[in-house]
Amino acid sequence: MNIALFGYGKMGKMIECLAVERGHEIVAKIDVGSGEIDFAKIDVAIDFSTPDAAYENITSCLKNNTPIISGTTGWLEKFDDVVQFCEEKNGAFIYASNFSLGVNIFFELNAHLAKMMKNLSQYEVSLEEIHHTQKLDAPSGTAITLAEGIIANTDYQKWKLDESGYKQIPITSKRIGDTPGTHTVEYTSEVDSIEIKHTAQNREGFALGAVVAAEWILGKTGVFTMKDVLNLG
Ligand SMILES: NC(=O)C1=CN([C@@H]2O[C@H](COP(=O)(O)OP(=O)(O)OC[C@H]3O[C@@H](n4cnc5c(N)ncnc54)[C@H](O)[C@@H]3O)[C@@H](O)[C@H]2O)C=CC1
Ligand SMILES: O=C(O)C1=N[C@H](C(=O)O)C[C@H](O)C1
Repeated sequence: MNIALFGYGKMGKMIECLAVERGHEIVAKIDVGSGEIDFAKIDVAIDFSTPDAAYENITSCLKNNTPIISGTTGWLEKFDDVVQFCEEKNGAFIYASNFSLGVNIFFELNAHLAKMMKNLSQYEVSLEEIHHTQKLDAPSGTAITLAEGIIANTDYQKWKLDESGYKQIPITSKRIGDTPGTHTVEYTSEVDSIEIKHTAQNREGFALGAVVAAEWILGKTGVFTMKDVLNLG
């Protein structure tokens, strides 16, 4: 499969290694200042760029009938526009705030735990995410997906960075060294606490998930999630 990388930073480079190991060819590495893109030779594009660049990258792929996998976080205010555009173009698109198998299992656990906690008003939930100091967005996309999973299954109505409130999930973001990504969901009462936690040891799981998603989407049209790709739940 011929893959184009939009964003050739930490993730782009890791994806290149894994994609080549799996027998794919990287036919374009598009980063700041890259020239014209020859879409004719691209089977699938993978975007791990920046919050400012993702929308343009994704829509340019869809305009050129190129299936696009995006893991870039921090641009979700335009997500619904992308979905509509993909449908208009009969294109193929997957966004995931986190492509790793482990985090996608963690999302399922989070939803299941939230359902059990729904009527236990003595517990209050909070989220914490820790990432490397180069990360541009906060809270992380994964923390937002976790908060949305709790909101969908409880009476909580919204999340907020660093702030508790009525029916509101507080998210704490920490930036420490080169931390690849650690997410904790905690329910606390006066007598105890329940905690679930996912720790990425490196970026390989994210990269592998993105390549698996690229392999999966080939020949399909529509807007999909990692739940579709991994056949979870
Ligand atoms: N969904 C997931 O599983 C994961 C998502 N991410 C997200 O992916 C994104 C990238 O992460 P990293 O590779 O760690 O960041 P990075 O900063 O190492 O790389 C981003 C690259 O995008 C480039 N870029 C900037 N503007 C561009 C444009 N217009 N077109 C193409 N490239 C452009 C930058 O020059 C840089 O090389 C972030 O939003 C991060 O949160 C990161 C890891 C996993
Ligand atoms: O920027 C990162 O590095 C990561 N970003 C994603 C997020 O915002 O959740 C996924 C992962 O945690 C690494």
